[in-house]
Amino acid sequence: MEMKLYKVGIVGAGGIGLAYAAWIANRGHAVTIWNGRSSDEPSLGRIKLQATGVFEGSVDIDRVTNARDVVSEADVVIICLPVNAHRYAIDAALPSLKSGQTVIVSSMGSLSALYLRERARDLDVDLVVASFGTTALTARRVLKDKVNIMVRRPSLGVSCLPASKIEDALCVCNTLFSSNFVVDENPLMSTLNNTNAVFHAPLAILNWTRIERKESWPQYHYMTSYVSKVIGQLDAERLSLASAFGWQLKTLGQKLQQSFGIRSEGLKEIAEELHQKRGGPPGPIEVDTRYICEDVPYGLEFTLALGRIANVSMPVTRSIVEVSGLLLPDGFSNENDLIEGLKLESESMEGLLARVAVA
Ligand SMILES: NC(=O)C1=CN([C@@H]2O[C@H](COP(=O)(O)OP(=O)(O)OC[C@H]3O[C@@H](n4cnc5c(N)ncnc54)[C@H](OP(=O)(O)O)[C@@H]3O)[C@@H](O)[C@H]2O)C=CC1
Ligand SMILES: CC(C)(CO)C(=O)C(=O)O
Repeated sequence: MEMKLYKVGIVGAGGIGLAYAAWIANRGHAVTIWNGRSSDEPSLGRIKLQATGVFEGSVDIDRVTNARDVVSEADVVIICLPVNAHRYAIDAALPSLKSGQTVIVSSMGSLSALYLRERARDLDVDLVVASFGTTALTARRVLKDKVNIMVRRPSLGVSCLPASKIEDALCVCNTLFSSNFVVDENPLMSTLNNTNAVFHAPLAILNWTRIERKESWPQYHYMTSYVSKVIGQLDAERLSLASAFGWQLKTLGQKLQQSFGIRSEGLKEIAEELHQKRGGPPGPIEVDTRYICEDVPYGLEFTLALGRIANVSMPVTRSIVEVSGLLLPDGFSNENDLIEGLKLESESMEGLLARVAVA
């Protein structure tokens, strides 16, 4: 049987946006990409995108400069932005989205998928919104038209809004990525399965002077024994929050083992094996790194908001949020515009579970 070919609009042109563009275009789909920041500049037209690493080759994709041009002709839209940019891009795309389109959010945090689905419903637009708690590939942008794809994850979780459309969502995801997708019950579970914040925020804070001095530091080598101890405590709070919602989720260690084929047990040992096997990726060297500007407000601050709803105390998470607040560069805040957008301040546990369980 012939594979269905889609028109795919990718929002975000960093490591993940470019990696997905290369991967998907190489499978024969037509790809248009927008970096998620609106501009009055005309479209940049067709470019050759070069990929190295897990997939080596060059593909043709179209670069556009606004939300309308990436979304309006697409069968499938994939959001590949840091979560701090999700609300802006979603609001910009909403007037151009149409019923029947599938939107994949990768990776999804702070329930941005629920925000998208609910705002679209307000406009009578019926979307299928699939959420990954992580990414199908890991990657770093080298240049605007060059990406290094580091790893293809063998397996990852996906949830769907509405839940009844999960088979359709799986069909689209398999056609684009052919990964092994495991179904998450709903996007709240996908949000809690996103472990980036519990691992990135302490790693960045506890290596902050390396970041400020722009040192070259392979991140897993600097996930030392004491840093791993803090990360483990933060992860334990994520897991107890998830269990208050009724889920026994995988630990960060289990997820790293699964994604990167690691055999060691214990976070420090896992980091050591990752460093030996991969040497990288390098830790961030910009003070506006997404390891803080994304992961603290949209990862940790969001789990504190969920902790209030579920009545779970999260002292380690709170401490890390407070220290990060002292470090955040000018122009960034640890306010999360999705907490307000989703009206979570006045939400109850039953109310939230009903919203994410919509069939
Ligand atoms: N890279 C990886 O291996 C992994 C990434 N993820 C997650 O995937 C998502 C995308 O990551 P990645 O592609 O690596 O990120 P990058 O930092 O490489 O790229 C971010 C992209 O978003 C655009 N953007 C638009 N608005 C903003 C804004 N306000 N702040 C920052 N960037 C903005 C950038 O625009 P411009 O082109 O103008 O810079 C760029 O195109 C993130 O949520 C990340 O946590 C998760 C697991 C692995
Ligand atoms: C690739 C990896 C695992 C590095 O921390 C990641 O999650 C990211 O870049 O967001």
